[in-house]
Amino acid sequence: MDNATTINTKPKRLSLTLTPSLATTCSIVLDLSQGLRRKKLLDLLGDMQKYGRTGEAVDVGHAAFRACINFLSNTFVSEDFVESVENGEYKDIVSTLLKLTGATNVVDIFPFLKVFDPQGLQRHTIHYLNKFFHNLDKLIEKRLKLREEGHYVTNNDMLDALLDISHQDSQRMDRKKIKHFLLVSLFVTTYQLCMSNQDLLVAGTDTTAYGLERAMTEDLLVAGTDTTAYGLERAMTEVLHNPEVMSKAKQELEQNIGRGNPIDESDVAKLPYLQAIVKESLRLHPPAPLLLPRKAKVDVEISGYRIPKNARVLINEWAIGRNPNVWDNANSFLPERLLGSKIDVKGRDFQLTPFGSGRRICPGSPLAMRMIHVMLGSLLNSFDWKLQSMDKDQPLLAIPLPIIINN
Ligand code: HEM
Repeated sequence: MDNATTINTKPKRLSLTLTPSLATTCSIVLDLSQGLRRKKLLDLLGDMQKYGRTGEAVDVGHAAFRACINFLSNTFVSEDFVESVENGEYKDIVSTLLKLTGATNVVDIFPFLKVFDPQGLQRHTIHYLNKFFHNLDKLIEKRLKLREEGHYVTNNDMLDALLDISHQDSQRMDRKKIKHFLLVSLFVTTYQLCMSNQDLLVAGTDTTAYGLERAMTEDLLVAGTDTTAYGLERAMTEVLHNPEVMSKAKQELEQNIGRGNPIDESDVAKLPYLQAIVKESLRLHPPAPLLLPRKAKVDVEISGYRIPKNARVLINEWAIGRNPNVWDNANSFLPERLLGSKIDVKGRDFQLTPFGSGRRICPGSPLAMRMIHVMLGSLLNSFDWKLQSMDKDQPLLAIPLPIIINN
């Protein structure tokens, strides 16, 4: 411990940024697939209109979750996954895999038993992973067949992008890599339908570790659908409970987009107040409150605390976001504090890192931010909302009332 590395925690901003070309490439790829997400946004607004007509309250979190699955599954493979997740075999595969990865495994305590696999966890996991891969194979086959037809028009989804890379360099992107890529991407979109938050915590804290399964569980913990849906639901809850914020947001939307119109991903840049709402909500309600666990590679000293090699380190993002030494009125929802501020959620400002920071920063954050802004902005701009209950800690139930447009 005497040779512990000392880390200077003074700088608040990392100077490291994405190279423009990588950031630009990312943004172009997302731009190409935005039409797929737009269709899903219109479906979401159509569903809300039905509720509005009957005066029935919507469980906003659930609606957001279904929308996020379809946003993501369309971005990846141009298919709606809600139906197959809620009724079909896919749900069975995903839920079984999640239970298996979350189960307590005696092998973690007695590693010498690994070869015997006493609870059959490894056997079962491999069986279900194979089932999942089989389904992906069918999906890829179907797409390849379509692509062989002379008049195929690209879907601009992730599967097409991966097949294009594979076409140019089949070693760099072979079928196996494509399937693993889609496994993580698709799997993360569905886990919440199959497990309660309680189960997810168990999955995260237990130590069922078999290479791939471990990696998947860690990805699953914070990735994909639930995080984005939770981010949206909390932001909606805050806005609905703060009429002044609601009115400013609606005013900004009306001036820039026109009352009643859904917003496009390209509109977000024109909506600084909406952006401030989203950041402020992520500060108070980070969907991954402890980020992902880290492990110290060497003995290290940070701010006078000694962290021994191999110690597991958790970062309490929730507490950082509410630290009164960093934020005035830390527990209040005040989007104005971030309006015009340079503080962003890209991992460079350590007082606000809901997507983490550094090498393992959330790779889905650009997509997640697009989805949250577009859904939140469109829901606020298309309806007037009536709260069903004043309890902020309960799931958000609210009635979307049709708005009156004066020409
Ligand atoms: C509001 C939405 C989201 C939030 C708040 C969020 C947050 C996070 C956080 C905190 C991490 C760990 C980073 C770290 O510890 O430094 C993470 C990792 C990850 N996220 Fe997200 N995420 C969101 C949406 C998404 C989406 C939409 C996807 C996929 C499309 C995604 C895919 C992943 C993956 C694959 C990892 C693991 C990365 C790695 O271990 O290298 N996330 N996310």
